[in-house]
Amino acid sequence: MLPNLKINPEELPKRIIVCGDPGRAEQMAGLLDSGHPLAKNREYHSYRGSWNGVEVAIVSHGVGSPGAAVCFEELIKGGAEVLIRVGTAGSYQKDIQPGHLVISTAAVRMDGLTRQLVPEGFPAIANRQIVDKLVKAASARQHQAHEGITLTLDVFYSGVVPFPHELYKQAGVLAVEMENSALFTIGAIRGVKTGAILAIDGFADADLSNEYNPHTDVVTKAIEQEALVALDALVAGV
Ligand SMILES: O=P(O)(O)O[C@H]1O[C@H](CO)[C@@H](O)[C@H]1O
Ligand SMILES: O=c1cc[nH]c(=O)[nH]1
Repeated sequence: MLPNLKINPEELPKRIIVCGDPGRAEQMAGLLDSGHPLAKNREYHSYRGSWNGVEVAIVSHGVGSPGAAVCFEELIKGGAEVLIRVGTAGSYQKDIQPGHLVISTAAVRMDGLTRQLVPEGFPAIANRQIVDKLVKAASARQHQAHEGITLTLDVFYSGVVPFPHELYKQAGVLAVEMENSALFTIGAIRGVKTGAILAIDGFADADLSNEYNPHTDVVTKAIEQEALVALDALVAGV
């Protein structure tokens, strides 16, 4: 039994969608053929079913890299070979608007977790084949998806230290979220293929304590779109 996920590894498919929100995991499980719960413990809610005839799982990892890393590590221990994150993110660029999709090619490691896993200069990069599959799947469904570098932070609501937004906007980073660097780093050091697609839910430099609202129609629609794209990519070529 995987101790934090409470999944029996024998029941775990090798291809898995991960997402922060347990509610989103349940919603995506509803898309699967014969989708059914596998386990529920802490923020980790797991489902299994099939997509285009291939067995897949959907597992929520909660908010933030440390808790998500526990999820990714246990899934890998349980035999996972491909992990694709279906998340949300705040945009850094004017032309990337709420409701748009972003496919992350790499993540700036501004999280604390990966500093305790790998040396400073180690890059957090998505698997090239998974990025290609996500791009192709988005295009096949006729969704425009922006492709590029995202930033992973630990902080959602700012404290007294300013956010690094301006610097990374200038550097061309597309969007900010809170788990991609953990996913890509753990994938690289454990030899597992990882990727991520994100629905933009606002602009990162908005005052999140007043303006954050990921429950709009445009964001809901983008999450539905990215879920289908990620499922298609997860089983492409199998
Ligand atoms: O929508 P999810 O997958 O949770 O992703 C984003 O949303 C959460 C913050 O609201 C963080 O987990 C961030 O990475
Ligand atoms: O971390 C996140 C996730 C969604 N939207 C944001 O602005 N930040």
